[in-house]
Amino acid sequence: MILTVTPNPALDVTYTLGQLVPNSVLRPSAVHRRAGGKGVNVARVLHAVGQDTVALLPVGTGDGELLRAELVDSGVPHEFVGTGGATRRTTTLLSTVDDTVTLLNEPGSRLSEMEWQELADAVHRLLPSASVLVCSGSLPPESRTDAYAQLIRMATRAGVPSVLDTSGAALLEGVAAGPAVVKPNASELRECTGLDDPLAAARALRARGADAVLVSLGPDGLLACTGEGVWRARPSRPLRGNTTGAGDAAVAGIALELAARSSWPRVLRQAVALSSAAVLGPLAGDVDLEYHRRELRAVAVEEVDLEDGHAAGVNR
Ligand SMILES: O=P(O)(O)OC[C@@]1(O)O[C@H](CO)[C@@H](O)[C@@H]1O
Repeated sequence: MILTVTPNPALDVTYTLGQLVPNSVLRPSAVHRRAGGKGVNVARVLHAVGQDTVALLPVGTGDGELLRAELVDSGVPHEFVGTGGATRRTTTLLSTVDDTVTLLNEPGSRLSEMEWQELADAVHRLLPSASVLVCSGSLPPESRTDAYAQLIRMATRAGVPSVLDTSGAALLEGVAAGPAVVKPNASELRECTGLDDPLAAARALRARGADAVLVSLGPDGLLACTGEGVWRARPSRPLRGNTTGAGDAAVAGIALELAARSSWPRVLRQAVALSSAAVLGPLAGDVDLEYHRRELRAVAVEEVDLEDGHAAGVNR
């Protein structure tokens, strides 16, 4: 089972609009509400591809009630930790005219010491049945920035590799705990290392403790900096759609292949194929399974020879 932890989940509300015009009244043509937060999306994708998973998340009042009901209905295996604060809402504005995606992410409610402890206890209890731990998303306000680091260390002690997808101080402290993989996007990587070049920045994060750094480069795919080499993976073609949750689908692919102890080219191929299939899914956490099946064979992976900058196609 792959365990995902989402300390700051959200009710994800997606509005489909025409043109996004400031200073105007916008009337969406469709509204969808579902349980969200990065780790919840990861579990949704894993469940869709038939992988055993458990989404672990604290849920509170307010929008938390809708989140609970939707997640139960979805059939995605989950475990809730009840909290006193209100669960936040994240809003996606999806323009069908120019395919822009605008996100409005509320900060969420702080977790008390006791609530953090309950979450950590649940991770501890579930780890013996887990093959991979995924720690995803922002932390609630006023959290200790080493919150993910503590969970990663707990997983390492249990012999379970971790994947970390977060930003800022939580990312830097998490990296120091030695996760198997961190998956920042290019701007998160730039923000936490101060380096513009993704490869130099990925190497800097490896030097801080991560075993491997997989950088998501949006429509350009993924760059992997690992102890065994450096790889680039590109989707077979550009896609139009909803990019919200594409990074989470990439994390699902990474966790899936980490659990199977696959080679890095296979990890990258899976991550890019799921991420592309997520762009074609209408909502964050959805994947177009038929496209995923075809794209898995079509993703281009090349190893980057750091000596002479030569990139060679590989088929492992
Ligand atoms: O505010 P965070 O925790 O960084 O991100 C939350 C979020 O925007 O990420 C997902 C897309 O990756 C959305 O479903 C979700 O609401």
